[in-house]
Amino acid sequence: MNRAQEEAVHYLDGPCLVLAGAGSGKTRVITRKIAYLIQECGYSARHIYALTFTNKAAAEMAHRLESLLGRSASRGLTISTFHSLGVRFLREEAQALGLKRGFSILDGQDAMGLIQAIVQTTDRARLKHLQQVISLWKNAAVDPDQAAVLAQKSGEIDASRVYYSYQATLKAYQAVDFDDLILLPLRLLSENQEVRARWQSRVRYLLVDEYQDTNACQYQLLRELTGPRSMFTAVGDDDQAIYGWRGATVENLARLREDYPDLHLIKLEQNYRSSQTILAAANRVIEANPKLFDKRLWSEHGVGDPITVTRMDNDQMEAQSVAVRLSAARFEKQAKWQDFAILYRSNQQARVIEQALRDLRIPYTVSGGQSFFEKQEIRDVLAYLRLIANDDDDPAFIRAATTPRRGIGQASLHALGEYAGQHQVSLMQAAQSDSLGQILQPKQLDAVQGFVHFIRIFQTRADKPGHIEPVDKLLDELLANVGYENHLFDTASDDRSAQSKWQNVLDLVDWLKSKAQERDHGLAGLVQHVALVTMLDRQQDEDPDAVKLSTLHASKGLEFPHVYLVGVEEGLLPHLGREDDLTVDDDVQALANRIQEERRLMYVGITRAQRSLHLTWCSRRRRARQDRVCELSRFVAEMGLVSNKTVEDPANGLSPAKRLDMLKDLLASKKKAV
Ligand SMILES: Nc1ncnc2c1ncn2[C@@H]1O[C@H](COP(=O)(O)OP(=O)(O)OP(=O)(O)O)[C@@H](O)[C@H]1O
Ligand SMILES: [Mg+2]
Repeated sequence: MNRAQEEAVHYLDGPCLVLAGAGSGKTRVITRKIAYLIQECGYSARHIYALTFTNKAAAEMAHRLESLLGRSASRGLTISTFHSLGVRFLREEAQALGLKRGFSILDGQDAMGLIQAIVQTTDRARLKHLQQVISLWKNAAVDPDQAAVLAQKSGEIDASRVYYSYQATLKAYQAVDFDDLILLPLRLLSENQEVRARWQSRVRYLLVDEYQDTNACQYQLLRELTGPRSMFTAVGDDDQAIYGWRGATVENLARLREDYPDLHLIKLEQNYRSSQTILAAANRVIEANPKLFDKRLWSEHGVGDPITVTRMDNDQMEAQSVAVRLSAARFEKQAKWQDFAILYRSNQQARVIEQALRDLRIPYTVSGGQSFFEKQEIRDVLAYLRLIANDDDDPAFIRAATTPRRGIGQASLHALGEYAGQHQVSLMQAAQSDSLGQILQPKQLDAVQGFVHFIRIFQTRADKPGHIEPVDKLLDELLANVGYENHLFDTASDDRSAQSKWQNVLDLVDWLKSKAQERDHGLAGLVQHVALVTMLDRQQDEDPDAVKLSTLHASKGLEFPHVYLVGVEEGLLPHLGREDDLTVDDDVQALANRIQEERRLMYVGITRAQRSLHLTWCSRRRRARQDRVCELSRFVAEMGLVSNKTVEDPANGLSPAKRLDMLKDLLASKKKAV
């Protein structure tokens, strides 16, 4: 630890903010401070709460602390994301909030479906816009009534009405969305003196990593949890704020200073991660953004490898070339696969890269891709579990009742829905009504009652105490009784795709079982946990020696000896003009803000690299079903590289087959040379 880091670790006289650039040891300060609190200051682990940006980062930090402190001393520590902490809070305080403990957590897709049901439109852009507006309101702690007052333009008034129905529906479903995981705890803490006192005496010290990406609600939550004692340390870097589009606001940094006049500000200036060359390029890029806080960053590392910029003909070629170069570099540097990362701006770029890596049998893991949990088959199985945990979860009811088909069709659902609406009950309750015979045909009635009976059996079993064994057995029996495997083979286009879907389901079950054991929570807790595993946490498999493929967003906080940043083109990085993303409100200022956020993303990307950084771009790329001519990203010029030139990939212009031959020759010659 250097002096500034020591200071940050030891400072306990009040709130503390560590504001520093990438790779300066902020995350390390958090880990060390937790150890210091426990080992030297007599804090008990259960009074320390650390908040990280992803569940994966939390797991890593917990792991590191376990090796620093030993198992028993670190037991009871809370290291989690804001959202996971929110779930835990809601479970414990469910009663005070009028929620059942098995409440459902709706993900983005469910929430979108709900909005769609309210506004009755299939216009995706409109739905997305509504969802975004509602989410921004919720992140700013604005409730539907307040939104109605605030709304001025006709679009906003419309959205505030939808927001109102949306909240009412969530309540009826005994469900919460992601934003509620922060908003509801916040409400309860600020309104309920008893709850507040209890939590404030629990949270004796709070630490927050990646503070620059918290939103207004999360900031308020920090305030409520720490209370007047305000014992917390937040670390962050305003130049790495990349979630503005999700309502995160860098202003929280400025607010912290206003709200806590005694805030102790510490700056870290030494970078321990990157070579001089990489650091210099990163500093130059970020200089083009307006500065909120003055920061300098220097490194004792050597000059290191020069940064390369290579032009490729197209994205396929880019993928192949990067794959080959990366293998060659691994030989040359005697490195491991895990020393390499390929980073990109948008998820769609991953597919060709994966293909190229597979062709060369290079092991890789993907993070930040389409979530495993968004796959149809996974959502199907989870719908059953959700319904068993919470039978007011109507979206889960509809999905489970109709997958596989069991004679409950649109007509039955419609009748049930009408009954449920009239009597203000959930679909599951409607399905158990005595008067069902009057609204359904005998055959429909049989099907509905059979389904209800089926779910009830599992509900009774899941509710028994001593959960671990039951969850295990329950899952196997549930799948067998549902006949899900047969369903997949009956409905999939071919056996291979059915097989791969079934494998996904089996993976899910294994994963659920391991989680159930790890956390010792029953079905309800398990299902809630699943909902929290977000895109950013996903790891395709656990092979530790593998090349890491990641979006720039998901690469935050990580570091790799060698980084390939692909698709460094105008339009892609900076990412602009995704058609369905543009709203009428887009004006010059909004555009400028967007470029600045993209520049921070570029800064995040560059600063992941420790020893070498390679940028590639394509002169043509297929995007949005069109073959487009591309230009080199403005960010490359800003990096001010010594040889400010793009190198041509030698394989440019060749046919795909010749190209691959040539690249393979290149690889072979490197191997020979070593
Ligand atoms: N005092 C130190 N001595 C040696 N290595 C250090 C020191 N402080 C930090 N490091 C190392 O520097 C690297 C970057 O540290 P860390 O990840 O904590 O930085 P960070 O500020 O959190 O970066 P980011 O902004 O990207 O999240 C890590 O490998 C860490 O172990
Ligand atoms: Mg960090």
